[in-house]
Amino acid sequence: MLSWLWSFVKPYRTRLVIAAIALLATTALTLSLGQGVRLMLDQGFAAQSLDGLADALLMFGVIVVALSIGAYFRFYMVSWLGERVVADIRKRLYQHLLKLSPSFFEDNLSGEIQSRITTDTTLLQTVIGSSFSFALRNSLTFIGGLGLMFYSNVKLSLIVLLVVPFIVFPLIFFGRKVKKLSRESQDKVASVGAWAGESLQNIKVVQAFTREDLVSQQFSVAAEGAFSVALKRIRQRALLIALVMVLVMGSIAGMLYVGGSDVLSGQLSAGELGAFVFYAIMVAASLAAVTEVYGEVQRAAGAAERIRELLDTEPEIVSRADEPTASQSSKSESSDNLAGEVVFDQVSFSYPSRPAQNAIDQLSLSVKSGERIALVGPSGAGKSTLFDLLLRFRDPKFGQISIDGRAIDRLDPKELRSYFALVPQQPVLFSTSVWENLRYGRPDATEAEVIEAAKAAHAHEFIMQLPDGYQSFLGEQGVKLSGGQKQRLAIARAILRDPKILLLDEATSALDAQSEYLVQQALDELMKNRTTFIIAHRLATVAHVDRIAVFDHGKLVDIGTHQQLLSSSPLYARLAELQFNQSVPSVDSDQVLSESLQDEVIEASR
Ligand SMILES: Nc1ncnc2c1ncn2[C@@H]1O[C@H](COP(=O)(O)OP(=O)(O)OP(=O)(O)O)[C@@H](O)[C@H]1O
Repeated sequence: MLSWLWSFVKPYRTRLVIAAIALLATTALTLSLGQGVRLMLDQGFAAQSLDGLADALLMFGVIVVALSIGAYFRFYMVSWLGERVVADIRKRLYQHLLKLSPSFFEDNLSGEIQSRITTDTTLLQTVIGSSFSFALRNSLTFIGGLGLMFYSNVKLSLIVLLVVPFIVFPLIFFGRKVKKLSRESQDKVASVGAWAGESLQNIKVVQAFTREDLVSQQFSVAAEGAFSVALKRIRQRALLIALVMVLVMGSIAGMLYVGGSDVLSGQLSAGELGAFVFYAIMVAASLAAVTEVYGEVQRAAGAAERIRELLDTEPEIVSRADEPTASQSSKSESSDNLAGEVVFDQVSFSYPSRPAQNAIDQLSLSVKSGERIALVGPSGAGKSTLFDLLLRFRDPKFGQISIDGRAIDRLDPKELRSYFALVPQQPVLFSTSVWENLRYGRPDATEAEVIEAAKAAHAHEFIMQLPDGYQSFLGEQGVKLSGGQKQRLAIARAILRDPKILLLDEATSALDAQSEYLVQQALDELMKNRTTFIIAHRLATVAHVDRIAVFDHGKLVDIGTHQQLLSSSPLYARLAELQFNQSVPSVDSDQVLSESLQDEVIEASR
């Protein structure tokens, strides 16, 4: 764990050295105050000399000034290091998360991941930026103080030291327990956060189904769970602190008795005993301080473990470009030269949570450059999964997908994705202006290009009516848009990206008939000379494409033009009949609608 943390601290070695020097200097100065105490007692009080007292106090003052200068540097440097290292860890963590495949985020609640970026790193910051230096300073004081104690009086030192084993062993024992409990309590706290996040994000559904009481009760259970684990940890720590206190104070009392007797019998000067008591108090206080932060350091170790776990998660999707290839060139190609020919060769895929069921089953399909191909079929047939495979959010279990003859798993995922523009079913807008949202796919687009794209997507008009036009703020805290407006922005974003391959997932489903007609025209223009995959439930929107691929239960069951399929594909004909209400020769029109067919009608007319 320490070597892991060291890798983050290493770049700031110089500051660490300055902090260490300041730390050593302040510790030495603090301990030398003991000599001030001795001088004050022996040369001032015992010698009854005012000059002696003044000299001793002057020395005391000089030490204190030097000490405060050292403390300034120590505090500044150490806090700086804490903040700096945590900012670096946060950045590294976030960069790493961005590389992980979407399936990771399906398996892990986003609230829990967020808690690692915020809560766990904050804990680390407290430890690196204060507790660690505090513990180190106190450990040095302990060691230095102990040395000086022995130097000034061996007999009294041994009395004090008698209690040390009684402190150290419980410290180690409790420390382990505290570490385990804090990890448990942090896990609980993270899941409480995740719980709250999910319900609050979907507050409309919670309220519409009037489930507030249930959600609130479930949250209470989670919060109480976190509390009871925290309580166990606190009990352990409280016990530890009390134990140490009793032992330390007891040994000081014993030492004072023996030392006081020596002073009374003249074996020891009052100053020597004073200095010894000063060191003993320093030693005891520093030991107590170390035990107090030890628990905190253990908590941070738990946090660091959680962060490290996340950083060690390997992205599932990696480029295999460096592996030797049989026939394909893995040479990087600019997307300008890309033709956009896509071939699926015996591709099968199943989701890890359902390994037995192939979401895509032995798919072989060749899509020519510039071809428009529609993917239709009942809900759950595997259409969206196909998009995920194309964009390499997931990798096929068997078979291969290639673009212009190059297997996509041999491309850098970033390069591969740069060939595509996706218009998703649920358009996503970020908390920024319309400008930035449209430029998302092409940050260097000029103003004129953005406006042109917005016009082509029939979005310009409504954008101009927003409070601040293109400057209007969208997303979470911004202007709310209708489903159709969001969809037009998503289309404008895709137009601006100017991709080689276009993926439209129900891109016009939220538009009214008038806008759909206009946007369809814009899309027709956009689709020219681009390979386009269109997922559509409403067959009317894809009747004119080059080919329609009909999917059912992950299998490609039929392929052809609308007219061809009407006569050759029973499934397509059935869907068409339901939607266009036209009589289809190959289907028995008296056929009673089965229950599953009724489901399809509902899905198909979504
Ligand atoms: N993340 C996932 N984990 C497990 N199974 C999944 C996951 N996503 C989809 N599936 C399953 O894979 C199958 C194909 O789903 P997919 O979303 O590709 O269908 P679709 O044809 O796009 O459906 P729709 O038209 O309703 O969007 C379905 O049986 C679905 O339940």
